[in-house]
Amino acid sequence: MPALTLDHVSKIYPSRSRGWKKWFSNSGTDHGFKALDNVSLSVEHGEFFGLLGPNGAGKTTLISILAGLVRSTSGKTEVCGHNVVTDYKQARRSLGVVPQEIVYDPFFTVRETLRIQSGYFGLRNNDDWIDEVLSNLGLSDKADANMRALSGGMKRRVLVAQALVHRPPVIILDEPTAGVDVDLRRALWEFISRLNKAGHTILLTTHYLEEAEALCGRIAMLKAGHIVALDTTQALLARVGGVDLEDAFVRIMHNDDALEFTL
Ligand SMILES: Nc1ncnc2c1ncn2[C@@H]1O[C@H](COP(=O)(O)OP(=O)(O)OP(=O)(O)O)[C@@H](O)[C@H]1O
Repeated sequence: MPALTLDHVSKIYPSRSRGWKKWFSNSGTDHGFKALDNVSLSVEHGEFFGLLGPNGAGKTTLISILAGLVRSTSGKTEVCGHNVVTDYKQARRSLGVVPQEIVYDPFFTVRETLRIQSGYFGLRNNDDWIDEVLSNLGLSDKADANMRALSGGMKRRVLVAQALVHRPPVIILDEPTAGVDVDLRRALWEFISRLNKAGHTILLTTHYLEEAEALCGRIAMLKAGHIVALDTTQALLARVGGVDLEDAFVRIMHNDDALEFTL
């Protein structure tokens, strides 16, 4: 049973005032905006998997469906064999999500934030693990600092810690290094790589393609809600003559037919 499964998943957001890319039927009826179109994908346990695509491609939508925050319009989604709709609790338990946006409660300290997060999963007295996570993320000396007193990069580290408090087998990181300095970026990747080596499945979205090239064993590229490439990083690189992933990405996104990026 794969760690993550999407089986013919589509998502149509109800349209508001958006003037473009609305989905109209033959009768001209406005059916909303199709953010994901018939996406099928599975990620095996222990993989370090990259989900790439330009702004608006549907990456966050896909992650939100996996996390149970957005419901797909059609198709089936599972986390470690648990259906994200019918078996939501187990699916959610199997997943740690590091969101793109920094959201936090300014009234709590770092440790309190992590204890509260543990409580959502029914966990108590897990301070040993919290200390280990804090130490690995270079946050030990900030454990009793108030969240609002942290720098942006440190808040981002806390988001990572929050995703890990319940020791999920699958970790999803939605652009975790946006606006993060070089030191933290390195520390973060070292830690995430260690978690991956310890058996955690990682799904990463990033716009830093050199990061994806260095870390991900397999990559899916999304464009306007469609998967336009799905292969090992090595195979994707080989298709552009071993040049870097950025080159492969640009050529795939600009639909260079000569390269025949068939799935
Ligand atoms: N709640 C919503 N209602 C309507 N449209 C939405 C909603 N959320 C996302 N969309 C649209 O769906 C498309 C996909 O958005 P999504 O956030 O999934 O893209 P993304 O690949 O994560 O982009 P980015 O790299 O900029 O984070 C976009 O066109 C976006 O405007």
